[in-house]
Amino acid sequence: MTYTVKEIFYTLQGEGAQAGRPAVFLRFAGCNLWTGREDDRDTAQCRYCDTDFVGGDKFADAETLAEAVAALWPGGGTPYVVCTGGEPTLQLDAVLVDALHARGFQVAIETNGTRPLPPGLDWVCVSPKAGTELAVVAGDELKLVWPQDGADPEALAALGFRHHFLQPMDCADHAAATQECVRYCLTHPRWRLSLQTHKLIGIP
Ligand SMILES: C[S@@+](CC[C@H](N)C(=O)[O-])C[C@H]1O[C@@H](n2cnc3c(N)ncnc32)[C@H](O)[C@@H]1O
Ligand SMILES: Nc1nc2[nH]cc(C(=O)O)c2c(=O)[nH]1
Ligand code: SF4
Ligand SMILES: [Mg+2]
Repeated sequence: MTYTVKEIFYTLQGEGAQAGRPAVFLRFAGCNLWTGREDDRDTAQCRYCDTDFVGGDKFADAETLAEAVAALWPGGGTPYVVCTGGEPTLQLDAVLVDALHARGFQVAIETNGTRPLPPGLDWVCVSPKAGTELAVVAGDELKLVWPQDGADPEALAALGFRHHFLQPMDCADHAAATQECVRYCLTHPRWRLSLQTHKLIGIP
């Protein structure tokens, strides 16, 4: 199948339990919770997105796309690719996961959790959005952007995730959001703080 990809870049994973790990980011175009148009933001199901996922380039098949990902790995270590977007579950399929595995990659996903996952993923990060229904109720990490009206951290903590992170919402009052996360983690110590470290140090 054809894949529409916004961008592919090599950087450090900035967030969650794998923060600091070198990774190729494969950012798919499109999302099921927002068009990506600023005009639609206030009526979208997800309204706080920090990412441009509109447009991008087409890749004719999984082999071509996996080659483009592999070309960015410098050699050594365990190759790691983070599939994100936009919402990667709209496009990422078993054929592409297999093509990435065939090139030695561990395959991670960043997803809003509203759609089923392809088989074979090595790391699953779900970031739930208030008001949506989760199709993915277990995985490696749950990363809740906080504070988020309508989201219930304790209900989410009862699901089958190994790690639980609160990530301050990047918004007009980022400092207040960060303090809210700190306060919540201190009073509910199952949760840990995830900072978007790439933004702090100015890398992609
Ligand atoms: C851009 S999303 C793409 C993947 C997927 N659609 C999702 O929402 O998980 C990547 C990560 O950034 C987080 N994120 C998006 N906007 C954010 C914001 N304004 N502040 C903090 N984290 C944000 C998401 O919750 C998700 O964990
Ligand atoms: N460095 C870096 N780490 C990230 N972790 C999740 C990201 C995403 O946009 O999905 C992201 C990103 O955009 N950059
Ligand atoms: S679900 Fe993810 S990609 Fe879609 S609008 Fe929300 S944060 Fe952005
Ligand atoms: Mg990002």
